[in-house]
Amino acid sequence: MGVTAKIAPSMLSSDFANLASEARRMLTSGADWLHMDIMDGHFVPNLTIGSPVIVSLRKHTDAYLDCHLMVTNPLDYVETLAKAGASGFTFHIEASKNNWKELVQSIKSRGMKPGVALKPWTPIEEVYPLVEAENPVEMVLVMTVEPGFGGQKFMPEMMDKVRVLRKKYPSLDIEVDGGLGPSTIDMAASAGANCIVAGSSVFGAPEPAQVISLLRNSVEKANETH
Ligand SMILES: O=C(CO)[C@H](O)[C@H](O)COP(=O)(O)O
Ligand SMILES: [Fe+2]
Repeated sequence: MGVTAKIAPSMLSSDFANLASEARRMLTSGADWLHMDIMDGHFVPNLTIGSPVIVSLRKHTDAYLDCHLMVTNPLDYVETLAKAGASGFTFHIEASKNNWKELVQSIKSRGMKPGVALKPWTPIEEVYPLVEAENPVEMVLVMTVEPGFGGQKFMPEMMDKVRVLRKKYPSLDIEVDGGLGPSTIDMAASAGANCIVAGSSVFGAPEPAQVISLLRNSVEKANETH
């Protein structure tokens, strides 16, 4: 499998009052990306952060900011997030059924990496046209919890989606998000996920570096057999 492991602590579980130092702590613990959960209180029943926070964090780090947009109108966020310094822009298919082509074009033209996310009960077939488009998304995020909150229980039944995607697209970045940690990573890694978001399991650990390393080892070991 020609993909590399990316471990992305979800900053939703960090101390937002100390975001810069929390980001540094994750990066020195071995994180590849920082996962930023942007929620609008409408697409999901929770409200988190937006572009001003990305602007502030960008002043403190060059890290890849993996932005997960849980918003009703993702197109409205492209320009401000690009200017703010976002690296990846992952929108939900449920919020972009009629304008994903325009959205992907807009994200790419502003130098960000486009990704598409899907909620647990959205069929995987809905993202195929986006991966196979002339101007394709570069990552698929398979939600393994209902989006909106950290600290929920991993849904193993979502691994069928990951397996199908990996078989169909051997070099695609496949991200999983929700309930990932030492007790669930092997299921996700063996199904074929290579980008791993983990919030509560990393921030709640006495030694985040150990959890990040465990997550990476599981993905790398599974990669050898894919
Ligand atoms: O997108 C999300 C929630 O909608 C978060 O990224 C996710 O929940 C991470 O937190 P945890 O690892 O604690 O489940
Ligand atoms: Fe997320």
